[in-house]
Amino acid sequence: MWCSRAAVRQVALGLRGTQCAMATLPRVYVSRKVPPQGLDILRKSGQVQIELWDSDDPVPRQELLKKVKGCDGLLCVLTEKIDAELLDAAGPNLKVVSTMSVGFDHLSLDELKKRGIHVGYTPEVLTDAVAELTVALLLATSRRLIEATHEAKTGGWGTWRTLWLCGYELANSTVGILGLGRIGVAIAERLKPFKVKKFIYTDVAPRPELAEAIQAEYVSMDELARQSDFLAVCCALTPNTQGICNKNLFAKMKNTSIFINTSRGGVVNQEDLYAALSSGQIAGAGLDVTTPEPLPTNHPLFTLKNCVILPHIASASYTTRNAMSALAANNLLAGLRGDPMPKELQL
Ligand SMILES: O=C(O)C(=O)CO
Repeated sequence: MWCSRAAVRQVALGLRGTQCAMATLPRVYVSRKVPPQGLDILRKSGQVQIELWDSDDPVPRQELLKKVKGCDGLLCVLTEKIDAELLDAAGPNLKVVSTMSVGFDHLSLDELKKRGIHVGYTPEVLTDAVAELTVALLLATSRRLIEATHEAKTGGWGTWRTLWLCGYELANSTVGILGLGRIGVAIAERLKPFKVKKFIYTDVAPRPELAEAIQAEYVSMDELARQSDFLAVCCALTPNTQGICNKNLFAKMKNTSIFINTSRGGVVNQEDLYAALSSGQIAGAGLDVTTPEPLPTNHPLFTLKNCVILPHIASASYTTRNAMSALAANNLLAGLRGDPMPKELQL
C-alpha cells in the first residue's frame, strides 16, 4: 500500500527507481515546502522515506493528523502545533520532531518529553538575519520611514519644514534589551556604531558572559522600562513571558521611547500597546510579530501611523532560510540515527 503511494512522491522528489528498497527506511513527514538545501540533504541521505506537503501554505490540520500516523520523524515549521493530539495521531513510532525555527512555543514540550521524543531546532543560523532586521525595523520606526515614503508618494511632501517627520535618533541613547541571548547581543553589536550611550538588559537572572561582550548593565524590568529610549524584545515566549509587555510596562516608559518586538507576538498585550501608542504614552512601535499571525487587516494597530508592522520576516534572507532548513534536516537525520543532533532542545 505505502509503496504505490510513495512511488508518486518519490518520482516528484527525483528518487525514481528506489521505491521498494526504501520501504523499510524510517518514514518522515515534512509539513511544508522547505528551502532547497534542507530538502536536498534529506533526499540525498538515502536514510529516510520522505513525504512532503509541497506548498508554501500550511498543511490543513486534519491532513497533518492523517499524514503523521506511523511516521518516525516530523520536520515542521512554526505554524504547526505539535501537541498531545498530534503526537497521539502520530503514534509510538515518532522518535524525532525537528522544527525549522529557533522559537519553540508551538511545541508542547511536556508532551514530547513524556513520550521520549527528541526535538531539534535552529538557533544561531538565524541570529545575523534577525539582528539585521531588528535594526532595520528600529530605524524605520524611530525615523518614521514608512510614513515618510507614504507622504512623498501621495503629495504630502510640500516644502522643507523644520519639524516635519522628525523622529528619534540612536546617538546618545539608552537601548534596553528584554531577554538577553544571542540575538540581543547581535542587535547591540550592530547598534553600537550608531553611538548608543548605554545598553541595559533584563532577564530572569544576570547573564554576565553575554552582557560583557556589549558592556550591558543588568537592571530590573521597571528600570528597563524607565531608562530605555529604545526597548527591544528578544525573549522567548513562555508561560512566564506571555503578555509581559503590558500597560504596567508601557506606563513606565518615556513618551519619546520606541518599542520593538521581533520575538513573538504573545509577549505583548496588544490592547495595552494600542492604548500606549494612541495616547502618546510611548512614541512608536515596530512589530515583526503579532497575535494572531497574520494580523487581520482591520486590526486597530494598522490604523496607527506610529506603529510599523512587518509580516514576521526577521529571518527571511535566502541564506538564513536555507541554513535553517539544512540544520532542521540534519537534526532530523541525526535524531533518527540515534546520534546527537547538531542542535537539540534539552527537554
Ligand atoms: O525561527 C523562528 O522562531 C522564527 O520566528 C522565524 O525565524
